[in-house]
Amino acid sequence: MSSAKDIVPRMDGFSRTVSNSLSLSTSPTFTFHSPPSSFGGPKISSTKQLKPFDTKDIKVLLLENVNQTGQDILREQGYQVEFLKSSLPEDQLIEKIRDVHVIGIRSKTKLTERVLREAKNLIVIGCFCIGTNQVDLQYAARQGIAVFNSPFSNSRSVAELVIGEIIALARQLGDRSNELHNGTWNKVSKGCWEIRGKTLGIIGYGHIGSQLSVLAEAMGMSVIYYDVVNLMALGTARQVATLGDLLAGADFVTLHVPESPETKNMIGAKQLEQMKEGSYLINASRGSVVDIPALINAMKGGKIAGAALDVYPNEPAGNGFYFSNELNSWTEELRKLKNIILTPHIGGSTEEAQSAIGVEVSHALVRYVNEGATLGAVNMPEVNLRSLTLDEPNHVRVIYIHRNVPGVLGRVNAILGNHNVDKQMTDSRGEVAYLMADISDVKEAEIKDLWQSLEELSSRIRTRVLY
Ligand SMILES: NC(=O)C1=CN([C@@H]2O[C@H](COP(=O)(O)OP(=O)(O)OC[C@H]3O[C@@H](n4cnc5c(N)ncnc54)[C@H](O)[C@@H]3O)[C@@H](O)[C@H]2O)C=CC1
Ligand SMILES: O=C(O)CCC(=O)C(=O)O
Repeated sequence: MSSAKDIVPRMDGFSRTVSNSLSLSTSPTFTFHSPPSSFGGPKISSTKQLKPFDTKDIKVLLLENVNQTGQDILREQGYQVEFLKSSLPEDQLIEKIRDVHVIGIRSKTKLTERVLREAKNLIVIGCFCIGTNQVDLQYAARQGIAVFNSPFSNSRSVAELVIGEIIALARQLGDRSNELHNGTWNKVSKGCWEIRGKTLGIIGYGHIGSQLSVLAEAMGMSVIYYDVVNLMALGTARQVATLGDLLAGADFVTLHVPESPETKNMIGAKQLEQMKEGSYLINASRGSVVDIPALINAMKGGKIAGAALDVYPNEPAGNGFYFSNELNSWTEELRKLKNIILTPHIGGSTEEAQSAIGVEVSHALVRYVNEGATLGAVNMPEVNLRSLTLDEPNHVRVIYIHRNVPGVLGRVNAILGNHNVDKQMTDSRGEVAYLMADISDVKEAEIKDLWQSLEELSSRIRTRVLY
């Protein structure tokens, strides 16, 4: 949307000057108020809904089969939504991202600095999932691109999957089922166990780990957990001091940590060696967390009696791809192992989770595009102001994302100070600061100058003006 636009006077009372040189994402003309008729969500009669002037100008790219609930919310706004079922190879992603203001992804699409550098119009990224490791969050913030996710809408789904896997591994269900599918009746009890009285070791006691802890105890398991943070134990669970303590004490070890340099290959040959003889490993966090060749060796040697993997270092872009050595060199060997459950990253894939995520993330995107609110953003300070009301017709909301350096507020307020600043909030996070101000008595003709003056400040990352 960097193409030039002409001055477009309209007859419907919302006529606005559309810039002939400014990119849509930053132009004041991009973010004009229009009537609330198509705006979704509950309305308070006196609340003035801020939104872009012409919502059909807002282009949204949704990748990786984002749930219908999310698509509907964005389409109801009048945004132009392009929906694709899978992720895109980097070159195609770069082509598409150049044009859009909003992108929605799940865990596969890598929004690296290289990709984001090309995303000249992008103002916001929605991760329709928990993990945000696939996005270069710092770079995005430095470009004034906010990132939102859904921090716990699929936690329960992951926890339930893990509970199912614990029982399935303890009873070798995958193998028995495969055998019978192939016509072989193989009734055995050797190496099959109840889970009652066994110890579950949870690595990462956050939203998922703690939920799992409650479910596991309800089934008669003892729970120990290891986390880098000191966390309150639920039920009778017990935090242990070191990873080694957890590995030595658990019959089942399950991973619920984010992808980070610290968690890369957190479970390798040495850690597998520290685990109990005949114990089980479950990984539904990120593929980089377990050294899979080391796991293959430990399973071949009988040290590990079973494993369940939902995530892999390299995952296919979408459904229908063959799970072979082309993706990860050890795939064929992994597939041949006994008592291993391999699932295609479905931890959060339930109707409940996907529909809730669709709603949560899309609402966050709409609030950001239309009102500039950053509540829940994972890479920006959280800033919000109470809504403008219909009794405030000549009010304008200014959003100024800037480098967090001394002296900026004075310079910004010198510009805003020509008007009445009704309310203002500013906060910073690392190198980036976010200022939101509602100013009154602004004439339509003054808006562009206001925007231009803010844009010209050397600290500027991005300026938006909404009314
Ligand atoms: N398989 C799937 O479909 C899904 C996978 N996930 C993955 O699960 C991860 C965990 O999710 P949540 O529980 O919601 O995250 P969370 O942020 O609520 O909890 C993560 C916990 O890990 C701890 N942690 C971080 N680094 C650690 C380290 N080096 N050692 C020990 N503990 C460490 C944190 O202190 C925190 O308590 C996500 O980051 C995501 O990658 C999340 C949802 C679905
Ligand atoms: O459902 C997905 O696509 C990703 C789930 C996941 O890994 C997450 O929420 O972090």
